[in-house]
Amino acid sequence: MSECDNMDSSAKAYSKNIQKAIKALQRGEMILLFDLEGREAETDFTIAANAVTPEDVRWMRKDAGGLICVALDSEASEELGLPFMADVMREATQCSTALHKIVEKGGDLKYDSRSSFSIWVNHRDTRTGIPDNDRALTINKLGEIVDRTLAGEEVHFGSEFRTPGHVATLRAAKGLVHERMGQTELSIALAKIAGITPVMVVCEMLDDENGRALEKTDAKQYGKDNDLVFVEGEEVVEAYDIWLSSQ
Ligand SMILES: CC(=O)[C@@H](O)COP(=O)(O)O
Ligand SMILES: [Mg+2]
Ligand SMILES: [Mg+2]
Repeated sequence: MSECDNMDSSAKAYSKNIQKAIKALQRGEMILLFDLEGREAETDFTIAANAVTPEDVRWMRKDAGGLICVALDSEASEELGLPFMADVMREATQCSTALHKIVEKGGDLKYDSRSSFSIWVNHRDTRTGIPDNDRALTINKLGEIVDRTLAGEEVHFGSEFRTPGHVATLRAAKGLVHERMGQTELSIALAKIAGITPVMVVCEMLDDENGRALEKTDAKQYGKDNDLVFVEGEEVVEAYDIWLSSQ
């Protein structure tokens, strides 16, 4: 019996590739997640925040090379009071005109209507915040506090985390992949389908030769060479709609 055979009946409606990606995420393993041609056209290392180890942080910074970010679903972000960074900066322009010219505004991004960045944090138990073990701790604690929040516990984000810090948080759109098709929303959609905590780590793959985003073909080859599932945004949206209709 293949691994995919023991998924529940609704899950069997997913493509084999999505089923493999879901199983990998449920096992706490890394997958590769491409957004969309015509958007960023980037492939991100993607893994559940609760599963991240210092070795995964090292792997992302050495083999992916992009920004190690933590995507949180909209409901949890709201509960924790995580703002969009662009909103924070806009408010800050009330007392600093200099920021007025810097803060992101409509049309600034060539690939989307807005970024998904929230605040950059460190867990208070970290020392400097950047070593692999510090970032893994901050990432794990972000998963943990969301678990507690979604379980109905009253939590105080500021008593456990401080900003600024070395882990960028990303706030998923309320409408998830029907509103925005970044790795922020795509990774959270995969978490919901997989039934795991909707807190996901994403890190872009960069090309060591030219410093640009790694070509999709090269990212796919890396996946083959390292036995990692490679999924694309369009197949995630298709699976998410199947999942949503079964809720
Ligand atoms: C890690 C990223 O790519 C960052 O831009 C957030 O992802 P996205 O904008 O694709 O949701
Ligand atoms: Mg990006
Ligand atoms: Mg992205």
